[in-house]
Amino acid sequence: MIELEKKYDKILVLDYGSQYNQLITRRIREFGVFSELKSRKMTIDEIKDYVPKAIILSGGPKSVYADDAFTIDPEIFRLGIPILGVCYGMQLMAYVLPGGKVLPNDGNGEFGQAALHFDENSLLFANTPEGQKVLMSHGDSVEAVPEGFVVAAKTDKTKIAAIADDDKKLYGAQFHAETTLSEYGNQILKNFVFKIAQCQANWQMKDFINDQIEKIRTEVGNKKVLLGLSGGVDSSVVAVLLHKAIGRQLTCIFVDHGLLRKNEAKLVMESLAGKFGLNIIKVDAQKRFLDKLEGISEPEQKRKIIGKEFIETFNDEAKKLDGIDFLAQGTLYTDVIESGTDTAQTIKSHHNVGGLPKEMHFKLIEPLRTLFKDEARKLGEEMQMPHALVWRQPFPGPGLAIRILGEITEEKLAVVRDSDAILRDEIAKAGLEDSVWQYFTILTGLRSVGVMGDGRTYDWTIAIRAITSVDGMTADFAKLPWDLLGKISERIVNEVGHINRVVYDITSKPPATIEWE
Ligand SMILES: Nc1ncnc2c1ncn2[C@@H]1O[C@H](COP(=O)(O)OP(=O)(O)OP(=O)(O)O)[C@@H](O)[C@H]1O
Ligand SMILES: O=c1[nH]c(=O)c2[nH+]cn([C@@H]3O[C@H](COP(=O)(O)O)[C@@H](O)[C@H]3O)c2[nH]1
Ligand SMILES: NC(=O)CC[C@H](N)C(=O)O
Ligand SMILES: [Mg+2]
Repeated sequence: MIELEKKYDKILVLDYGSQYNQLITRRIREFGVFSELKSRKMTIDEIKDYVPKAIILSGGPKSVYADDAFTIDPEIFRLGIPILGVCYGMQLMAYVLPGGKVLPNDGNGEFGQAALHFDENSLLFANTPEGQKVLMSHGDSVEAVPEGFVVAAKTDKTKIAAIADDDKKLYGAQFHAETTLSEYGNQILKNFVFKIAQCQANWQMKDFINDQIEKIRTEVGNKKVLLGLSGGVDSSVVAVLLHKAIGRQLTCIFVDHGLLRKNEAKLVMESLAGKFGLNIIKVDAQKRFLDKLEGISEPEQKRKIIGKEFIETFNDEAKKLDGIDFLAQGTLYTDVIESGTDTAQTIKSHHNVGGLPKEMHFKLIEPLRTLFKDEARKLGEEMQMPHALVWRQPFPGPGLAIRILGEITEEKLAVVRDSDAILRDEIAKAGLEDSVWQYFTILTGLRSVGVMGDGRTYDWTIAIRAITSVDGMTADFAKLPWDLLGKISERIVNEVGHINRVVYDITSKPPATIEWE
């Protein structure tokens, strides 16, 4: 086991609640060094057992001197392991080490990009230019460095923007190097990882696969696993991974909840049944989902009902199969963070995380839970899955239910389904399937006046949403050609009943989200 633990270098990121903390781990994984986010509650012994080559303390919303602040055992700074504190992490270092001091900025915070002036001998800033822009987002500042530290950088507003103790390899940065708004953030992280912590780039996605396989085998033993398989990227990747790990102990369940796109059920079964050695059961659950959703219009309530119904459906299937202890899902980090954590706010309850009922008979297996969408795709490619499956546009578990604003009816479902099919057809004909990340139509619930065949209409409005993104965390609206939008609008109004107006959604995420509910 020890051998396994040590076979590649690992950077441990301790979670103090920043929105960006998982971005730190993925940047480092991109350098070819393994990195994971773990609870700030890890004990010193647990940290030692983990054998990290370096530790990063993340940012966070609290103030280190507040009564409810998240603390740290100062022993961590005596382990001889290189440590980088980011924002809250740096403040924590200054707060608990002798001589350091942290104070509020007295209403004069520093939020946004700032020019950084650094000490040219500092290893942290090697190969980066003087005056580079970094992302600042803090209402507190370090006012005195702890004993043994020097000030390594400043901005016009912040006299202590980075601290360093080269002998002990302890560093702090007030700015967020992990975001793209810090121009040379990647280089600064690389300096810490390679120059300071002396890591080797000896980790690859295939190590992730092998480790997950081993982890799954140990956890599952000779028990059986049910996987919720949607035909989407994430659950398909998990299916192949699980099949490699436990073979015939895996059964996949594909639920047709009546909220799928046109022909989707048929296409999913054709593309996956019997492929990759998978055993797939299709469950027709249209009635139970639609009955439960009847009369419900509040988005979070819809999501919770769908999450619960999924689990009930899995439960019923498990009973028939006998001896199923585990439920696997293709949950990604985006689903987790948007559903809310003990530090992050709930944006929307993804059916597979925040929508899960409190009581469940299953133990969950979610191997992609720490990854972003583009990383799940890399995994799929690494396992030689077909290009079209790996690069398929995402389709949310609650399906068309969150694309009909308000109450769901069979008639409205037919409208979104038909308009979505037209949009997909036209995007495919224009050869844009690979360049637009996700695209769909929404039945807005708005009615407006039109004139068709010289007669007055008072009918519904369809919105088109098409976005570009990398990981679904942020997105921009796709700049689709006007001609194409015109063609789609014309076809929707002509071919779909009760639509007399089509609009294009031109908001990015943030401030909007990708789906409308
Ligand atoms: N129709 C379905 N039947 C069974 N399980 C489902 C279904 N829809 C979603 N799930 C489960 O919920 C998880 C989350 O759904 P999500 O849409 O985020 O992922 P996906 O469908 O696997 O991939 P993609 O994001 O490409 O659509 C899935 O990975 C799968 O485990
Ligand atoms: O399986 C899912 N269950 C859900 O409940 C859910 N809600 C949103 N999505 C998908 O997640 C990505 C980000 O969407 P939002 O910007 O709308 O939050 C987009 O790709 C959305 O389609 C979901 N997927
Ligand atoms: N982004 C952060 O980590 C902020 C730390 C602390 N809450 C501050 O405002 O200074
Ligand atoms: Mg999906």
